[in-house]
Amino acid sequence: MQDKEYRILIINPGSTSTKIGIFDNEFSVFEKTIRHEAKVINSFSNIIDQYEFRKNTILETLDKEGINISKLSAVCGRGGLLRPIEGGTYAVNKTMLVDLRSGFSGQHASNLGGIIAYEIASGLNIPSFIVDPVVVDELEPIARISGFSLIERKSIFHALNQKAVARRVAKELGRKYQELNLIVTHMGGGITVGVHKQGKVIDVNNGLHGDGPFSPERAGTVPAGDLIALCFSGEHYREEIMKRLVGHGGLVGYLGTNDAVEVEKRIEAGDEEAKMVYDAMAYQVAKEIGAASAVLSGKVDAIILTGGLAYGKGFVKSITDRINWIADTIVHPGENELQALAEGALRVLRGEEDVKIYPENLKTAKI
Ligand SMILES: Nc1ncnc2c1ncn2[C@@H]1O[C@H](COP(=O)(O)OP(=O)(O)OP(=O)(O)O)[C@@H](O)[C@H]1O
Ligand SMILES: CCCC(=O)O
Repeated sequence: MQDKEYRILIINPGSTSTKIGIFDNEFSVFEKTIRHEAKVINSFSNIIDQYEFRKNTILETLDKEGINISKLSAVCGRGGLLRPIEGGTYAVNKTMLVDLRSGFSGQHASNLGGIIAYEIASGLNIPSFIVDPVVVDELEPIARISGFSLIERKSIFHALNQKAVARRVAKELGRKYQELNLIVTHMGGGITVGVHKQGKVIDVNNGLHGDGPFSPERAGTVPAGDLIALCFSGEHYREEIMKRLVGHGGLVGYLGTNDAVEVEKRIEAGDEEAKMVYDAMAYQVAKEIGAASAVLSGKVDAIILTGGLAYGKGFVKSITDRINWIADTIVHPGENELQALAEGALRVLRGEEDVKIYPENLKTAKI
């Protein structure tokens, strides 16, 4: 018998663009990256104020493409900085909307994903979902202990792409994601290294606000004492230091660019500083993977490298040369978040997985 056909609108808001897709079951029939001019985006005082503008832009784009939204079965958005929750597909509900609108755990463009999905879907009387938001939290209790009793380690990472690639690799290996021990390394503007133990991410660096390897735009772990001295030197504003850690950290801080392709060109042209910094980024990634393998007591089925930086052959080699003694490395460059969102929505529409409800008994720690 023919499977029921679901048509799903996917919405993935990023800092400078909104990616949208229309999927008929798992097949993409339309995808578009709508770029937003910096001066337009910067004219809003905060991310949530962009809601009306981004929603209208999406609807106008679909209209221009001749896509009739009344035929949709569901709308699925990339979820935002909610309270910590376990991985899965969540129905957008009132509690979630309140947290997304208030930016409970901080401001992030993906906060708009759930809100816009809900608004479009409720007008059509169809369900709206988010899948594996960046706050997916499956950490084991031991991983939460930072060593400083006032600060708990948090799980903020590329959960959507990490889980999607991990599931894809499990399929390729003919195994179930829930049976495998994987180290998944997403290397994009931020870098996160997740320890996936039998389907749960039991440890991962907080890729947004501060630990792990440095990345094209983020500083990662920095020496705490020196950072505190800098903060209290009276020479810097809080926002300025934060910007130097996230946004202007990593490659941007050292080399003035977040573009690894440009860094590779500089290296080819003999730029020794660029070579040292790029090597240091690979070194820190390898070191984090080594730490992740210790979490799994060395029982690692595979190491996965994904995200934009995984296109860099030299960069990947520089990592694998240091970690190839741990397990086989599988490289899946780039990310496929629209597809991952569509698959998450489909799993619940088809009843293969229960839809999760944004929990009532929420943990309330602020980031
Ligand atoms: N062919 C390539 N070779 C080397 N690096 C590349 C290549 N293509 C893209 N990159 C680099 O990948 C990085 C961006 O990765 P990606 O697009 O996954 O990040 P993002 O989506 O902006 O951020 P994030 O993944 O953290 O959400 C940039 O530094 C970019 O220069
Ligand atoms: C680490 C969370 C996802 C992002 O890079 O914004």
